[in-house]
Amino acid sequence: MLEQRKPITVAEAVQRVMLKEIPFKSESIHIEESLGRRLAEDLVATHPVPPFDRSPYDGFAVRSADTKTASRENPIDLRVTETIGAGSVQSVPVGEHEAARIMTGAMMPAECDAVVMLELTSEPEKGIMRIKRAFNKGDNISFKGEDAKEGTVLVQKGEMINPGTVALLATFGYEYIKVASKPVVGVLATGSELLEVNEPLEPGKIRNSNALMAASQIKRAGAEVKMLGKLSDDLEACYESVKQAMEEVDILITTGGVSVGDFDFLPEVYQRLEAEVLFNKVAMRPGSVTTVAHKNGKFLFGLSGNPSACYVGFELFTRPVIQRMMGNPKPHLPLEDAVLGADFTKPNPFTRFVRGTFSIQNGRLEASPSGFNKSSAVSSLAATNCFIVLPGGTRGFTAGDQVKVALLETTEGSEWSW
Ligand SMILES: Nc1nc2c(c(=O)[nH]1)N[C@H]1C(S)=C(S)[C@@H](COP(=O)(O)OP(=O)(O)OC[C@H]3O[C@@H](n4cnc5c(N)ncnc54)[C@H](O)[C@@H]3O)O[C@H]1N2
Ligand code: MOO
Ligand SMILES: [Mg+2]
Repeated sequence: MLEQRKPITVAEAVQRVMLKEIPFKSESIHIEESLGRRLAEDLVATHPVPPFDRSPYDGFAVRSADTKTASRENPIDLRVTETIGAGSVQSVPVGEHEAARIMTGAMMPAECDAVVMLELTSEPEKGIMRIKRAFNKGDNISFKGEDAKEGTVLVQKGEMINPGTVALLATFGYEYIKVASKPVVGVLATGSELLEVNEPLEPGKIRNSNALMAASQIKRAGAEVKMLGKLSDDLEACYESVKQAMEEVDILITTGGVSVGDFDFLPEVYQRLEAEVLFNKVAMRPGSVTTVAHKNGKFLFGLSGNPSACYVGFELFTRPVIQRMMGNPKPHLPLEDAVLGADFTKPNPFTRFVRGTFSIQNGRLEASPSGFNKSSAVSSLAATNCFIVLPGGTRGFTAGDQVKVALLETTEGSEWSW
């Protein structure tokens, strides 16, 4: 008797996945390897920035009191004690009616409380600088701690390291940083019809595109890939390979063999493994047969064999687990408002994730289907940078309709989208 699968909503399915305990591991890496990784601890200012009062200009450090009476008619002359370049410190005190020549970034002499730009001075004779206006205490000083105070959390744990974060890490002397470990995601393609990329076509066969596609999605999501090859539709081989793979990876993705065909063996593999099946039918298109199972704290993502369904299943269910394993507090695809750029007339009772291309038109998002939009489609995936999310129902959609789009190529995520 054929088992009847009961579809659940996308929200319910994603929630079942995310409610499982998702492990988090961290490791220490060199700063030069840190771009794109996620911080495993808060980045705290370990000292004030700048660490000392410094000059923002090339000019002269003065004692403001000495300049009080200066004017165009009554210029004031100060004796120059020395030149302080960036990286050097004063070697002599600056006394009354004296100034130190100072360069941008150099530490202020202790006795001075203002800086005069070089352009506002003249040199009536060697060793003397002349100014024609008064300066106040604090004029033109980059104060210690004005950029960042010691102890401030500047970047929170879970944030992705960008070039600005790298600058901060370097500023505070973090040569090694604790970041989230990248989960290792295994990819196993099933299907007796599958050929390797370098094999010529034969009748009834197709090349295995899902495995390398999924591997690229894994990398885009920031994780590590372990290619586990492909299997023909053979229950024993599938069972043994999945069982073995689970020892070697943090997450396992299989593609194909999750529907109700005579050679769709994944449901039986999960049964034999005594894995908990979180769901095996989702009210969405494509990817309705996406099956997620859980065993010994590890996820098994049974993605559909159909390329578009496989692609969508990964982005909706696998990606957020990877993101969460790397500490991202916003693990889901960000959902934005957009205007539909072309008709999509075919109604469907399930929520559709139409592979789409969005662009920004006059400041608002416009999204159109990226091509052939069946579950089996591969040709539309290259132009896909979003999913156009069309709620299930009896009507189609027409150009100009307000829709939601889930963005695929941004590092910005969302706490919850569904
Ligand atoms: N009677 C029913 N038939 C089907 C149902 C159903 O509910 N009742 N669901 C359909 C839906 S929806 C989908 S999606 C597919 C899912 O099939 P499987 O996940 O079991 O995948 P396969 O049967 O192995 O393959 C489906 C399709 O994809 C091609 N494929 C498989 N692997 C790859 C790969 N690595 N690279 C490229 N293409 C691949 C395969 O050749 C098939 O054409 O089932 C429907 N049927
Ligand atoms: O599982 Mo499906 O819904 O055609 O992709
Ligand atoms: Mg099948």
